[in-house]
Amino acid sequence: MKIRHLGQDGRSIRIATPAKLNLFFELLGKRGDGFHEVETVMSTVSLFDDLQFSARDDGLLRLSIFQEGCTATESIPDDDRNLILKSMSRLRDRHGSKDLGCDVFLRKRIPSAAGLGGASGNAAGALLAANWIWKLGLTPEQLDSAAAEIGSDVPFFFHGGSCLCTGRGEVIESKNVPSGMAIVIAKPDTGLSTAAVYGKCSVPHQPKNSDAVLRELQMGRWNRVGENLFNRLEEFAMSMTPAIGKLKDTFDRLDCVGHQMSGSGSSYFGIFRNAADAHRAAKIATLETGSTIFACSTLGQEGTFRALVETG
Ligand SMILES: C[C@](O)(CO)[C@H](O)COP(=O)(O)OP(=O)(O)OC[C@H]1O[C@@H](n2ccc(N)nc2=O)[C@H](O)[C@@H]1O
Ligand SMILES: Nc1ncnc2c1ncn2[C@@H]1O[C@H](COP(=O)(O)OP(=O)(O)OP(=O)(O)O)[C@@H](O)[C@H]1O
Repeated sequence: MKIRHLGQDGRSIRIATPAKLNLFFELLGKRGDGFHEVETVMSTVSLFDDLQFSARDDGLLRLSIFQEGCTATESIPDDDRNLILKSMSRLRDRHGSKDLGCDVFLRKRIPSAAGLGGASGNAAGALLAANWIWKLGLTPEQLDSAAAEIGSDVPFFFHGGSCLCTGRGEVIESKNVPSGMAIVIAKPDTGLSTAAVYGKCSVPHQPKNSDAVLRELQMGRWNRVGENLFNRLEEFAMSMTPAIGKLKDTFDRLDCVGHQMSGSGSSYFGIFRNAADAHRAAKIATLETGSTIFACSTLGQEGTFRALVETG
């Protein structure tokens, strides 16, 4: 995440929260609480939502959303169902007083129901912003625990860069990975609900592991990363919408080193040798598919929120 601006008085903050891709995703087991044990490798990419927070003293929590480039069919709630307001009100109820309020402005670029973790990144940003503008003084551990309650993907966004994530996704191990792997993301009109895709899946008898993809990522050998991509959820998502299979065919024809669905879909992405190849492919994909196309690259860990909490 990038902190763009801290207000002079510490009562406002601007934050850019990135999208994530799952370069590896495997199901390890089904838990008693209805969640799955997973092993996933996630990387943040240079596709950002912008969030602006300004503290109020009257207990009102208000969210305005401007959707930029997201398809019109996606409507994002601006009430307590939005993970931004849910995260802030939860922190206020537990650690603050009822007169704490905030005006939040969200410029949304990351498509939702896409497997790109857009809402989860927003939630992580909101938790850190609340801690900052309301001067709650919460520790990284307290914030991690609040994040995991909001959603399995949320704690990852405190780290960013590339991480191995286990448990239900909330146990994070940061990896030292160079930035700049060139990516094209395609988001079809049809979205997929995370809960619905998990509801369709079954756990394999012999799960794969992420060793190979992690090794190649850390070496910066993008072509080998492409060869080792894996997402167990893809076969189940494919049975739910023809959009995934169509994108697979399109990426087969593009000159990329590997491609697959991200998370629970419906976004699909390819890895390219360099940014020029990615931009060329993005133009072709825009013409050939009805999908929204983004050319971007993977991020390193610079400018994460954790630094703000630890120094703030
Ligand atoms: C598919 C991924 O995006 C991959 O990174 C994540 O596993 C999903 O994480 P998320 O969107 O934060 O999901 P949550 O909000 O925690 O859970 C939504 C629903 O997905 C299912 N779910 C989620 C995570 C997990 N490890 N096992 C599950 O079975 C549960 O039915 C849950 O009710
Ligand atoms: N801040 C937010 N931004 C986008 N969607 C939100 C937000 N808060 C709540 N939502 C709701 O969350 C749902 C999808 O969220 P999100 O975009 O994280 O899913 P996803 O793309 O499947 O990501 P993930 O990889 O975490 O599963 C939508 O139903 C949307 O209405």
